[in-house]
Amino acid sequence: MTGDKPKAIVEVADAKVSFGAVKALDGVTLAIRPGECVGLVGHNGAGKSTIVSVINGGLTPHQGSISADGDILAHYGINAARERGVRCVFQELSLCPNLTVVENTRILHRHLGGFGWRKRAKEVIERSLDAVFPGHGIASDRSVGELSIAERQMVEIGMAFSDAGVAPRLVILDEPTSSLDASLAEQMLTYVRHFVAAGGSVILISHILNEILSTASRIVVMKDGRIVADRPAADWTDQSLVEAMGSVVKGEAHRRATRDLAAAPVVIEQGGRGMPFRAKRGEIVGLAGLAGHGQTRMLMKLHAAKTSDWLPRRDLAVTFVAGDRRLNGVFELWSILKNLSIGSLGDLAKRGVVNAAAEAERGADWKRRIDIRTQDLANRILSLSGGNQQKVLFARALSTRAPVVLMDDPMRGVDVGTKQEVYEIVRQQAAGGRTFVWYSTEMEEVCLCDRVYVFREGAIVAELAGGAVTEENILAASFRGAAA
Ligand SMILES: Nc1ncnc2c1ncn2[C@@H]1O[C@H](COP(=O)(O)OP(=O)(O)OP(=O)(O)O)[C@@H](O)[C@H]1O
Repeated sequence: MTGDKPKAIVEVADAKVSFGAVKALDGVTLAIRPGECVGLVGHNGAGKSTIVSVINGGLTPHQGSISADGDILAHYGINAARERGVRCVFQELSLCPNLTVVENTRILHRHLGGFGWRKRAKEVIERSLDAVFPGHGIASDRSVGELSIAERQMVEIGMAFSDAGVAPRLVILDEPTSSLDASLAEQMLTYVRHFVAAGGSVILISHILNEILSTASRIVVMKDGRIVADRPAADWTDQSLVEAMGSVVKGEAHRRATRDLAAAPVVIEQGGRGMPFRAKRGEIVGLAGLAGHGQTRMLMKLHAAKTSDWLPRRDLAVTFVAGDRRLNGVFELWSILKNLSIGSLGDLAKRGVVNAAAEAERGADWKRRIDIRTQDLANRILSLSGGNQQKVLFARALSTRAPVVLMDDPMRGVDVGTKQEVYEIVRQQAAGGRTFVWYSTEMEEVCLCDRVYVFREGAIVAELAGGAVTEENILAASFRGAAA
């Protein structure tokens, strides 16, 4: 401990963790002190989730030491961490879906048992949700499985900041806003700033660099299992962060040049409440609005309308990138390659037998194009970091020949460098005549679309095209139900 700095809540020294030949942590030293928000950034697979698992007590490093409040600990695990007020919101949501929000709260807070626990648990979680997400509208007696992915993420965050005897001191948020729209994300970040100003500590992991720059007091950059930079937030800019992460800074203007699609045929349409939905050949159509206002439902309707034939088609009419990767995306017991090729077996098989060489070649091609970080595509999909799993789901959809690609907030957890690559692939494929219907909770992505439908309470309430696709217009329509 140096000088008059307060003692670290948790300090990890020279931690090393390997998974087989992969060095997930290669000698990481990190101390988190009271009253600071540490922003943790790095490419997909850099080791961010691994270091927070060590701090959270979920993973014991193969080498290195852990101290808490100044004492080196011989034994440190999840229970010891919890007793010290260390909490973690994981990237993959971890609540029990068949239990209610109140029952999940009871599981988290062991001390809440005994007569009248339901009432106490309800008070605990409602107090916290009201503080972090004022006006959230989530009834605590609902089953978690019935909640949207955004609501589940809100409950996880509310849970982490809740106090049922042991107050939270260090809250680790691993991509907490990946399913939240901009206004919910801002509510959470505002709460984080208050929490830190009152002496609490937060580790914030996000690939949305603005969130890190606006909220963190210190920013730590990881690359290939090591910390490569650790400086006060004020010393960083968007550009210097991207460079430190090892990505190439691309110029502005990701927006596509306006193209005349007037003569292009409509390839997919759907009626419903509000305006009808329509998308043309080669068009990138965005679905915007506050999270959970009917965008995913629209994607499912579009998918059902194009796949309801009695006989399976050889040529897919539509493909889908699922939003909730653990629930609808990955086949957990399969390899990375099988997860990727399952979408295009028709193209890879001859007389019902898959051509293994063609399959391997396709896998290698996508591994290179979007930098899927693995030593072997035969490894299980769950050996990949969250962002790399997401890349596989992308490759699965984009490598098909389906003329329409439906995407349910597909960039969750994907790093800045890869996002630029994917934007470029989407642009090229759209120019070649492919149609994209893209729901995104990130404004930057919505603004890449040719045309955008804004959703509110299950209905399309506004349509914006070309230069009118701006953050201002989308927000105005999301809140008031009409374009500005
Ligand atoms: N259970 C596991 N088995 C094998 N390898 C693993 C396992 N968990 C993590 N790894 C590997 O360790 C490395 C670090 O992964 P980690 O999840 O910490 O990355 P990350 O920085 O959090 O990435 P992301 O931004 O995608 O979440 C990756 O190469 C990953 O493939």
